[in-house]
Amino acid sequence: MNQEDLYWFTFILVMLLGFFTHKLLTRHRSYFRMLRVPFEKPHFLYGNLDDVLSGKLTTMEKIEQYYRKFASHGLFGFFNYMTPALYVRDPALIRQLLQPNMGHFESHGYFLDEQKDRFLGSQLHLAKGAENASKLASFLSPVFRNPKAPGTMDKTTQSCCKALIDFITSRLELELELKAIFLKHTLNIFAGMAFGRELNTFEDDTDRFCAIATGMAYGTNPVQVVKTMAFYLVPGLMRSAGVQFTDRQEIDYLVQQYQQAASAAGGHSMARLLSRANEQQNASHRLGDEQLTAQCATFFTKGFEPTLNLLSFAAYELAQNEDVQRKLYEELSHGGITNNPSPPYDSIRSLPYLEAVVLETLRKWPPHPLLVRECTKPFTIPATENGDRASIPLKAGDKLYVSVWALHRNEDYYPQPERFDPNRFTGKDVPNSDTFIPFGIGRGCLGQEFVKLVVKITLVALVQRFTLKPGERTAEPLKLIESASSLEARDGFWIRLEPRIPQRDGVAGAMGWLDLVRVPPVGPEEQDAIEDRFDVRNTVVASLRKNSITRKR
Ligand code: HEM
Repeated sequence: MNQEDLYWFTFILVMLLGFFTHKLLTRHRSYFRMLRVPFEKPHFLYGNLDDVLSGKLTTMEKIEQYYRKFASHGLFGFFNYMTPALYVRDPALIRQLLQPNMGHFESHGYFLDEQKDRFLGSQLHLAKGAENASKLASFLSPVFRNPKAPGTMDKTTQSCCKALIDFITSRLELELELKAIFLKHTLNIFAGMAFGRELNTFEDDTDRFCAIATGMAYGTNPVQVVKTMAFYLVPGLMRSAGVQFTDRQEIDYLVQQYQQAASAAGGHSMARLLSRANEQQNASHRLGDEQLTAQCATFFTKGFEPTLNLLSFAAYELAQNEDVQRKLYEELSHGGITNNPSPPYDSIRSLPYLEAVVLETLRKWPPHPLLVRECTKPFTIPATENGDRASIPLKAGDKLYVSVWALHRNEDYYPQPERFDPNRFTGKDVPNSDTFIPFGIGRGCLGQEFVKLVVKITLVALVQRFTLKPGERTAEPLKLIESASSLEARDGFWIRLEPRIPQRDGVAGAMGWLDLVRVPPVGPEEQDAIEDRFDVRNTVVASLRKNSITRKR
């Protein structure tokens, strides 16, 4: 080959290499064009994530922009780096796809297989096979959704609230970051509800159970982090090597905890409820102790963080919205709840304004802002009648995404979506179940009754004793930071809690808590009476502080 031939050969080789590399890097770009789904031209490497990578928006906020941009379409395409993601934006289409056709979308898109990872793979939200998921769901649903189940865990939640209140009253002089405090509180409650453990992490968080449970909730264990990466990069290899996510010794420890709770006579834990339900199953369908333990562990892997977030956002909104807090306190006073230091759950469960506060928090700050559904059986999304969109054939493994965040902040359904207004959920025009989906759609969340129990009892315990107020460090408005699956407040949830003033005359009972700060002064006599009561308030605060000093020592 002479020099000129060599030159041409090299030139053609470089051109061909360039051509195929370009094709490889841009082949995803034609994906939505072929489906005739609207999308915005992506950058060839970082897709549609420009504002996210520059730190201007979180992915959730970027998707919300697209929900507005493609307002007249049922679906749109988004490029997550080089991966195309199909978002369903029309509420009616979301319901049509995910409810009657739920059997085609059984999986949440995880890569676990219970044959290879028996512990995590047998948790409902992680179960890969559609058949396993439906079998498990039909065993779990009656236990988790039994309306009486939360009531049996009332006492556990109440005693954890006592520990929370003790902790807060020992720090009244400080502005508090509530998420850090709620983290301990939620851990205490979930340990009790799931495994019957009586933890007080405010006093001691060195128990082995705490480390395992928070590791499960956050996946912070470094070995797990490496395993997760390996599962993403080489899933086939990891599966065929039989690598388990959870450490064997940790599983054995949890199984022991499960067995103790399940056999505790008179115990009120999920372990006990599940073990009883399992005994009533046909022998061939019974689950083993390890599988039952995995269901209790679901409280941590699936419920811990969203519940913690819901509590934190609810407390933040109450502090920011004095009128809402006042109305809630009035509801509690009228129902006689403020007289009882530990009102039973049945007495607060159906309070309409308390319910509305919880629902409005779920709307504005949905703890699960994104739903992911993986197609488990081929399915064709029908074409639009006006021919705008052709039918879209989905094969097993394809995913659909729904932004709960964007739906809940759509002005067409929620005027002034930034406003925290529980009245949206009172009266006749409450949002319909197509546009309000904090707990998902189709089979939906199994833990919603437990979430409401925890959040309602905790909010009542706080509001009946304290006035929640913004402090110097409270962020307004709240800024979020990028997080893989949930909502993270960049500057935390700083709040001041001022004790409400106990009533002296005993009219409202021994435990009457009255917010005297808001009693309007009318005449000199009343003024004297009020000042007198302020003295009482100061005495209470002083005594609480004294206690805190004693406790610190
Ligand atoms: C504020 C707290 C919570 C929120 C907002 C929430 C929300 C959700 C959502 C959106 C889904 C997905 C449903 C779908 O894809 O359609 C889900 C599934 C699930 N949640 Fe929750 N959840 C919460 C707490 C809990 C708790 C405490 C548990 C405890 C048992 C739990 C158990 C589950 C389970 C087992 C699933 C999977 C259901 C299935 O695959 O059929 N969740 N949750």
